[in-house]
Amino acid sequence: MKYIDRVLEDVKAKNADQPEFIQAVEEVLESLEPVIEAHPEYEDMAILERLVEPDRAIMFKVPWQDDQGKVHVNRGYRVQFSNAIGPYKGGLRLHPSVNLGIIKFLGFEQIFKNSLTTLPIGGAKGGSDFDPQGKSDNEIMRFCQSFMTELYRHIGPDVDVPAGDIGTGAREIGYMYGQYKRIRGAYENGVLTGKPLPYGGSLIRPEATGFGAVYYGKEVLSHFNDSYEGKTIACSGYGNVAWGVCLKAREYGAKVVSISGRDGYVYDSEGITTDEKIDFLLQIRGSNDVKLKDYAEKFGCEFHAGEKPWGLKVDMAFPCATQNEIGLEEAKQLVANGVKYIIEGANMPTTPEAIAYFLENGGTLGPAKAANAGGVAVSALEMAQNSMRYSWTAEEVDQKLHDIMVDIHNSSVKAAEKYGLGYDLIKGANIAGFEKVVAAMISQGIY
Ligand SMILES: NC(=O)C1=CN([C@@H]2O[C@H](COP(=O)(O)OP(=O)(O)OC[C@H]3O[C@@H](n4cnc5c(N)ncnc54)[C@H](OP(=O)(O)O)[C@@H]3O)[C@@H](O)[C@H]2O)C=CC1
Ligand SMILES: O=C(O)CCC(=O)C(=O)O
Repeated sequence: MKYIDRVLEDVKAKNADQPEFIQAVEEVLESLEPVIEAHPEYEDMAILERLVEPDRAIMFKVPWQDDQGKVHVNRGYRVQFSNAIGPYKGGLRLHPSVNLGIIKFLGFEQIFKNSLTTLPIGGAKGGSDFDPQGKSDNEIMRFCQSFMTELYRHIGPDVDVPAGDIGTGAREIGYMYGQYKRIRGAYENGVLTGKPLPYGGSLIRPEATGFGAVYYGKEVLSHFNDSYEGKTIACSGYGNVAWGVCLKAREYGAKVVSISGRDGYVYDSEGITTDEKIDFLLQIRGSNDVKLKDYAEKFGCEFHAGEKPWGLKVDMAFPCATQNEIGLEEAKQLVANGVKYIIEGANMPTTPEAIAYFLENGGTLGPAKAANAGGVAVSALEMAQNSMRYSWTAEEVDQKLHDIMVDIHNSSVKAAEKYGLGYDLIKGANIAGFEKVVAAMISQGIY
C-alpha cells in the first residue's frame, strides 16, 4: 500500500468518530502525492504520521454560573498541533456544535495556513461547546473567566497564542485576557490576539480576514484578466468575516447581496453597500436580540427562513459562516447560475464532492487555508507589535496584509507549477504550506 494511503487508513481507524478531521486530512494528504513521490525519505522519517497527530489535545471542564445562580458545565478544548515554525497559534470557537473532531480539523488546517502567511506561527485551535447566543454579558464574562482558569497553564506569548473564531470576538478575548493577567500576575499581552485596541490590539485585525479574502480574490480574478468591478457576491454568515468582505468588496466596486445565519438568509438586491447596512451587521453580531430578519425589515429586502444563499444568481460566492455549508446540491446551483469563483472565508466550507463538481464544471476555488489566512496573519502582526511595544498605523498593517495575501496566492501557484499541476490553488496551498513545516521539522530532529 502507498505511504499516503496507509497513513490515511490509520487516521480513519483511529479517529472514526471525527468526520471533519478525516475530511481535512484526506484533502491535504491527497494534494501531497507528488511531493511524497519526490521525497521517498519522508516515509522513513514518518513525516505524515507526525503531522496528523497533534502534539497534545487538552480537554477540560468549564463550570460557570448563570444570572439565576444555576451552575452549568461546558467542555473546553485546546489542541496544539505543531510548533515547528513558531508558537502554537489559532482561534477559539464558542459554538454548541464544538467537539474534539471539529477542533482537530481546525487545528490541522491551521498548521498549513499559518505556514503560508510566511510569519513564524505554529498550528493550534481551541474552543468550547458553550453557546454565547442568548447569554447576558455577565454570563459570557463568567464563562470566559472559568475557561481561562484552566487554559492559562497551557498558553503564553512564546508557547501558544489563542485568538477569536466563531462566537469569540474582542469582548470574549478581553474577558479571557483579564483573567489570564489576574492569575499570572504579569502583563504579557502577547498571549492572546484580537484584543481591543487600548491594551495591545492591532488596527485592522477585526477587518483582516474579510479584507484578506477579498485581496486574495483579486489575485485570482487578475489571473483570469478579470476584476471585481460590477460583480455581485453571495456571502454567507453575518459575522466578523462577512462584515470585512462587505467593506472591502464595496471599495473594489463589487456588491455583496446576501448574508446568512443558522436561521436563514437575507437577499438585498441593492447590495450591502451603505455604511448604515454594513454597520448593522456589527449590531446583529454584538447583540442578543437583533436578528437577520430585522435587517430585512429595516432595509426592505427578502428574508428566506431556513435557506442558504447559494441559489442566487451572482458572479462570486464567499462562504463565510461554517464548515460544509456548500454541498453537492449547492455546488450544482452555483454552476447552474454561472458562478465562476468560490473564495472560502470560512474554514472548510465546501465539501469534497462540491469542490470536485465545481472544478469539473470550470469553476475556480480559493481554499480557506489560503483565502482566509489574513486573520491569523494580522494576529501574527499583533504579536510582533506587542513584542516591540509599538503600534503600526492602519495603513501600515493593511499594506502588510495585502502583500501577504498576494504572496500566499503566488506561492501557492508556484508550488503547484513546480509539480506540474497547473493553476491548482488547492493543491498549491497545501504543498506550499507543507514544504516549510517539513523543512523545519527535519532540521529540528525527531521529537
Ligand atoms: N474571525 C477570524 O479571524 C477568522 C474566522 N475564520 C472562519 O470564518 C468563519 C466565520 O467566523 P467569524 O465571522 O469569525 O464568526 P462570527 O461568530 O463572527 O460569525 C459566525 C457566522 O457564521 C454563522 N454560523 C455559525 N455556525 C453556523 C451554522 N452551523 N449554520 C449556519 N450559520 C452558522 C453565524 O450565524 P448564527 O449566529 O446565526 O449561527 C454567523 O453569521 C468560521 O468558519 C471561522 O472559522 C477563518 C479565519 C479567521
Ligand atoms: O487569529 C488567529 O490566531 C486565529 C484565526 C483563526 O482562527 C483562523 O485562521 O481560523
